[in-house]
Amino acid sequence: MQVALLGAAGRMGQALTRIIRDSDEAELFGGLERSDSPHIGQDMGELAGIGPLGVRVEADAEAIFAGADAVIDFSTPALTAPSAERAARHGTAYIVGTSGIGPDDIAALQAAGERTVVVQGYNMSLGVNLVAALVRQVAAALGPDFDIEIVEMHHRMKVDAPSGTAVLFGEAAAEGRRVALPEVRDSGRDGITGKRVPGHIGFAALRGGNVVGEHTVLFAGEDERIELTHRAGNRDIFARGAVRACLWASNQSPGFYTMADVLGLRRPD
Ligand SMILES: NC(=O)C1=CN([C@@H]2O[C@H](COP(=O)(O)OP(=O)(O)OC[C@H]3O[C@@H](n4cnc5c(N)ncnc54)[C@H](OP(=O)(O)O)[C@@H]3O)[C@@H](O)[C@H]2O)C=CC1
Ligand SMILES: O=C(O)C1=N[C@H](C(=O)O)C[C@H](O)C1
Repeated sequence: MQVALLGAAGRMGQALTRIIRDSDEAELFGGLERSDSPHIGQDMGELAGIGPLGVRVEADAEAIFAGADAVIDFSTPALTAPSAERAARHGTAYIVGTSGIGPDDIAALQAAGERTVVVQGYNMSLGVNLVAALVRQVAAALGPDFDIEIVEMHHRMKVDAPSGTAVLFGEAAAEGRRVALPEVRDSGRDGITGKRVPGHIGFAALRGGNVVGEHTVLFAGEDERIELTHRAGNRDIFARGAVRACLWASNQSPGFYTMADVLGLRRPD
């Protein structure tokens, strides 16, 4: 399967280049960066520190979507909607891991899912998606007497907050409680905030050093507290999950899917 990368020169682009080089089933087709990027024309293997692969970074998104079987996107929310439209037009599978996307981007992904296979995952690791299933279950079992707070820490270069994974966990907790996250979300408390609103789900984002990604969901009750934590040690866990999603996508009908579908964790309705 021919796989191309959006954000090819980034941290995830480089991790993916290494993982795809080692894959028996996926082959690197190409990589996209902005037209003014200093990486245009560079060999993707050299960029990723594994020696030349004969595949270069380019700026022609149409050529990437026309030629690849699947495109993996870890770049910027600005690319999500236009890439979804391109994927739909070319019938290319589109695997998107970018965080910080909004409701309009999700709508564009769902629309593209009518014509091609789209997989969206705020976190492509098996561990995080398992924890999300546990969060849903614990939130449903405990009820509103337990306050839910989500704390995440990432490296100093991360540009969005709270992380996509924190939002995924918030959505899982809200689903467990049968409420809509936007109605109960408390992000970034500061100043005289007043008392905690019962039933709200709080988010706190820490940034520093080279932390790959750490998330804890706390359920705080009277005299007891449950904490579910995931710590990522390396970006390879996300890259392997994204490649798994590409291979899974090649056997699916058009649709909008998440990593829970890929990993067989989809909750029965
Ligand atoms: N779902 C998951 O499992 C994971 C998701 N992520 C998410 O993936 C995204 C990328 O993370 P990371 O690799 O660390 O970030 P980086 O900043 O290292 O990489 C992003 C790359 O995308 C490039 N880019 C930005 N805009 C464009 C554009 N318009 N066209 C082409 N390329 C563009 C950037 O170039 P430039 O530097 O020139 O802007 C950069 O090379 C983030 O949203 C992050 O949260 C990260 C890890 C795991
Ligand atoms: O930006 C990152 O690095 C990460 N982003 C994703 C997120 O926002 O949840 C996934 C992972 O935590 C790393």
